Amino acid sequence: MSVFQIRGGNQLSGEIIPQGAKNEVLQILCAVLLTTEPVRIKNIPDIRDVNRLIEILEDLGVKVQKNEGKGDFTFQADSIQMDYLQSKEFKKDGAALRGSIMLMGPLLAMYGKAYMPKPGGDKIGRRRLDTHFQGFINLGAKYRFEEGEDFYGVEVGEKGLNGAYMLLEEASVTGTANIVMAAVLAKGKTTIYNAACEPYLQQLCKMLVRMGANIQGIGSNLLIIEGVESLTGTEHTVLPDMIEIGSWIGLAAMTKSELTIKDVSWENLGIIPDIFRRLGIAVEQSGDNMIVPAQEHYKIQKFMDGSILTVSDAPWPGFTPDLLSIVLVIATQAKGSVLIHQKMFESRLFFVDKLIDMGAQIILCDPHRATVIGLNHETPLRGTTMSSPDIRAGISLLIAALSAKGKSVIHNIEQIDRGYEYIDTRLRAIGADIIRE
Ligand SMILES: CC(=O)N[C@H]1[C@@H](OP(=O)(O)OP(=O)(O)OC[C@H]2O[C@@H](n3ccc(=O)[nH]c3=O)[C@H](O)[C@@H]2O)O[C@H](CO)[C@@H](O)[C@@H]1O
Ligand SMILES: C=C(OP(=O)(O)O)C(=O)O
Repeated sequence: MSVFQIRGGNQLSGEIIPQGAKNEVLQILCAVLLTTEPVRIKNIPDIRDVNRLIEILEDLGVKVQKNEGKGDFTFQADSIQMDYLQSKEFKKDGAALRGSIMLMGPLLAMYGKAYMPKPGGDKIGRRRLDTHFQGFINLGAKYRFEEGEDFYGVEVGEKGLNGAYMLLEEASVTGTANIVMAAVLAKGKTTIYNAACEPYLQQLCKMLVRMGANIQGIGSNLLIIEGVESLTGTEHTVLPDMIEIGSWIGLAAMTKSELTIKDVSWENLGIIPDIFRRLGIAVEQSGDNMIVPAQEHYKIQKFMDGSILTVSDAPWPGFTPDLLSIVLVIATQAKGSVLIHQKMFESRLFFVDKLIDMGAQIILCDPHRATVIGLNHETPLRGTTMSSPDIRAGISLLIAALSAKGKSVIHNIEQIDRGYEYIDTRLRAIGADIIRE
């Protein structure tokens, strides 16, 4: 198991090219199963979760060809081995990442059945899958779950998949992607209300339309899908990763550094730049680049009635829960106070203990809420030894360590590698003192 050894306190500078978006590409890779024709995908990030999903696709029988150029692959799902889904290997591999759950929708639509071990991903609280399965059931599938076996199954009934009206209980991101991928090949019209609508889902829907699907309402929470007989191959380019972009903003603020983040796709960042601005961080637009200038201090704004700012998560176009840990770490060195309210996940704030060990002033009010009283960069955090509990807490602890006085060691960095491409190499290129051992 590798660790990161970090000496904090270096001011950083330079340009960053954001990686392709992890949570988009996991959807897009599953969609290659919806056609037997080749699908070319560009800007695929070289990260653990994505590489694992590509391996699962290969084990399922998908032909994977690497093209010239970084992150450019062609996939062809013309000889799927459904037996693999019942194998011990799949039980282990499929459980290793959250995104594998989105194999189910396409497999159900194309081959009439799908099996899935309970998916992994971050241990950040209960992560139920009701929306996914209820959606499949609405389309006419039968659902099976063996208690203790931790293995799910769905199969189409005699009448096949049929379009239906559904009002989702919650706007689940991967749930909506799964239902959309099943519905595009179902007979007739499917209406999905309270659909998740973040840019990555819009990207999936646009790709499916290029493949011949009929989807109305893309970008809204009301999707109307007319099923088609079959889909064709296509080409798709993955957006830059908005969570990675937010992580670089956090790093610049905490280390008082100027960073230029290239080609961020501003129109797909939604409320993210404004939330950082509310913390007092200057986030400047220059064409499609983002410049975060070096700032000695940044001051947290108050609400208009003068009360303490709350930053909380909400389904898109609200603020993504995946950036709340980073906002929290930034607040530790801001001037002023903020309440961080993580509404979606139950166990994502426990990592604040480590920040408190490092000298941050944080009161964990309950599993969902933490109040941060900023140190205004008057006292630096102190380096320490810690372990990365989940991907976003991991990057937040790494940012804290890079800003801290002295040496830090971070264990369990595989969590960070799940979602951040060559992170240590890229950090060294902008002046950070970090080694992987
Ligand atoms: C592989 C992938 O794409 N993972 C992302 C995906 O996970 P994922 O698709 O698994 O997350 P969901 O959108 O299903 O739900 C996330 C959590 O929010 C809760 N919830 C969701 C919607 C809602 O209206 N109300 C509500 O309370 C759910 O109960 C759950 O606890 O979306 C999450 C929410 O943006 C992100 O954190 C994950 O990084
Ligand atoms: C929670 C995350 O990922 P996953 O859903 O894959 O666990 C994340 O990307 O922050």
